[in-house]
Amino acid sequence: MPSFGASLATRLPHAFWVQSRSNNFTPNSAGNSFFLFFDSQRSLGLTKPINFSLSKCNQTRVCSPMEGQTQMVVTAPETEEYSKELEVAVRAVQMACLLCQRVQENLITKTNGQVHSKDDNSPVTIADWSVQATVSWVLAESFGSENIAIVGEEDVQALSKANAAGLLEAVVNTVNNCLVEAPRFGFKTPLMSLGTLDVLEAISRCNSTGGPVGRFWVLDPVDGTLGFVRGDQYAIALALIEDGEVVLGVLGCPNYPMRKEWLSYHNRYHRIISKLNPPTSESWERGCVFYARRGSGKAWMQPIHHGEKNLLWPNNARKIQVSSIDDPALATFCEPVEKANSSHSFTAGLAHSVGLRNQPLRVYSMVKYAAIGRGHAEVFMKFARAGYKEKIWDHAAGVVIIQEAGGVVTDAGGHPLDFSKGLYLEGLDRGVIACAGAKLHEKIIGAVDASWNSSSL
Ligand SMILES: Nc1ncnc2c1ncn2[C@@H]1O[C@H](COP(=O)(O)OS(=O)(=O)O)[C@@H](OP(=O)(O)O)[C@H]1O
Ligand SMILES: [Mg+2]
Ligand SMILES: [Mg+2]
Ligand SMILES: [Mg+2]
Repeated sequence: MPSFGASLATRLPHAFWVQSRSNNFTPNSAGNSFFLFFDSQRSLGLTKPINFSLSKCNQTRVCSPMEGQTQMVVTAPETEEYSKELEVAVRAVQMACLLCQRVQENLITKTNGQVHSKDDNSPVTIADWSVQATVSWVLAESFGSENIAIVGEEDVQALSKANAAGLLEAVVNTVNNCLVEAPRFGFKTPLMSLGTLDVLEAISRCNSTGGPVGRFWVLDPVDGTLGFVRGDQYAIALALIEDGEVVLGVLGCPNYPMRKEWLSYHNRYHRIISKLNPPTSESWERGCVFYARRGSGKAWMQPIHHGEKNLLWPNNARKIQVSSIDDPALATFCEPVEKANSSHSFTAGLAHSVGLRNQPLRVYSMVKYAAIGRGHAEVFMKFARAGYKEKIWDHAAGVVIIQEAGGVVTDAGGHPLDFSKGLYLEGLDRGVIACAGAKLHEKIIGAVDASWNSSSL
């Protein structure tokens, strides 16, 4: 009981429905109602009780406050915290995976004209906007648009240009084709097909700027867009942040291979897989959704599915765990494919100095985080060029998945990543280091300090 009480005290404002005791109160059927006794008088709007005792409420036991105590009835939720949010997020990401698979097939088999450049020259496709619109629409339908805030990577600037009518039409069609199948993923289909304005609104709704207070979703509709357009790895990343902490993370990885070795078929992956394994309805061949809820000590993977009933959340999910390898000589590290996104020479020096002998596993997107959580690699390092600010949507979902799978994620100074400062990981010390275990992590952090000053970063 004390541990429940202790965690209750900090979680009370969000997780529990609190009411003053009324005469006709009856405990709920799950029996998870509690009397909370405070040592001193506090108002109903109390936030963090300091001293209290807790006793379980049931039909046979009558609890009374002692002198000087205030009594309240607390009804614990019948299900775990964030369970509805997690369920909706996993289903939404499953649906987005299907959308992306179709667009990627199309991209690879058809000729160019479907990849666009943003102002910073980074690529964006129909899939990026369509996933953002679809996930945003589904979250709004599930929780009410007035109750949600979303930080999303994409905006509508390029789609709103006079010469972008064709592009916008393609996005609207892609979104509607996906939402037609919403019931298979446990969502309602819109009463009418979404129009241009609905889609633009859904994309624009993801304009929250995050911050330290309250709850917001973080969405990277296609992470690793470069991998996506090259027929390679990419991820759909959705996380929920509350009061600056990532409380749940979902990573859809439609090309995640069943066999670890295939993670390294960089660029040729799609061709190899389609030759070796013509697509079948048995979805373990490739594609998983990874997810975790903070503090649960568990992380999961579920095969990508197309809405088959027996595979709906949480069916068919398997627990994942980080690798137990702690000897650098046996460990594999992964990093971004593009040198422009992370210094390959610096990580090569680090790897050498800690005794990592295996070739780096260069993989696009947050699939790298998934690979650590899944136990397919032991270390992930990213050292962007000086001045580049890491965005929260490139990390949030991955961090909680690795942590709950038993791993460690920090910046190069050993500090946790700070998701409370807006769109960027402000104050990030040099780079991101994720490891399967504390021993590897310690070695790498130490090696960064030893080689940083002589590096050109
Ligand atoms: N210059 C620079 N440095 C560091 N990071 C950058 C940089 N430019 C972009 N980005 C962000 O990196 C995201 C892709 O990261 P990856 O690890 O997938 O990189 S790579 O494609 O494998 O090289 C990529 O995410 P997506 O845009 O969602 O693909 C960007 O947010
Ligand atoms: Mg991008
Ligand atoms: Mg990204
Ligand atoms: Mg992206």
